Amino acid sequence: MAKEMTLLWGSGSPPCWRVMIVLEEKNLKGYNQKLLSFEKGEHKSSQVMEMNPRGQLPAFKHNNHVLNESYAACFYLESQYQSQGNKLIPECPAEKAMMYQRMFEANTLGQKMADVIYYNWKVPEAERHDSALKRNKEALTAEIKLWEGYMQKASGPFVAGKNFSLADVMVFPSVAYLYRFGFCEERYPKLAAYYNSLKDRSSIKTSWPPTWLESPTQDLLKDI
Ligand SMILES: N[C@@H](CCC(=O)N[C@@H](CS)C(=O)NCC(=O)O)C(=O)O
Repeated sequence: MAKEMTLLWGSGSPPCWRVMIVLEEKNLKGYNQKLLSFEKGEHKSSQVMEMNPRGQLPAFKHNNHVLNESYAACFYLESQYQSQGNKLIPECPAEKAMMYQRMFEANTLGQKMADVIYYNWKVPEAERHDSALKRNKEALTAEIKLWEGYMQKASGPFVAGKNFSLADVMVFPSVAYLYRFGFCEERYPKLAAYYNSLKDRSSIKTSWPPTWLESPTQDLLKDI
């Protein structure tokens, strides 16, 4: 039982989902957790700010160790619980190198996705330009084509090859986010196959964003 761990999280947030997937993969059950609402501004509550002065989720704590960066929390859990649950860093040097490469590239995918999905939310109305949104969409399309190519060339069903690894932990939530916003399965068949093969994996299904189960998908990315 992982009673000495606390996770403050928000539904649908890829960084939060990563930590939850690792907790499941490492068989760390029974941790303290609190689902907070971004809509209600609960990520700026004093409980979060004490752990993460940026007022962002996830905020994760193990004993007195605070890890409020999703990558940091995931690496920490993997290294602390190496022999528990599934091993998330491959032994094979080629696969390990691919894992590190792709997991950090996942940040770029996440950023380009956010530049489109949150454009209206981030940019004040008077400063918005159709041309800027179009440019962001083109940049996202180029990025997704890159990932479709990666999955085509991958040496196995997972991002880094034959084994589920930290690369999948970082990439899958962003890929799922694309589908949540209406991404077209037919246009990117390799990404669709990846998404469909992983969405029922136990660690992923168990931690599926609860708000996604209650509301329909949106079509913001249907043309990407
Ligand atoms: N670097 C952080 C990013 C976390 C992050 O961007 N969280 C978003 C939700 S996906 C958030 O809390 N946004 C609220 C805000 O920035 O005010 C990580 O990977 O853990």
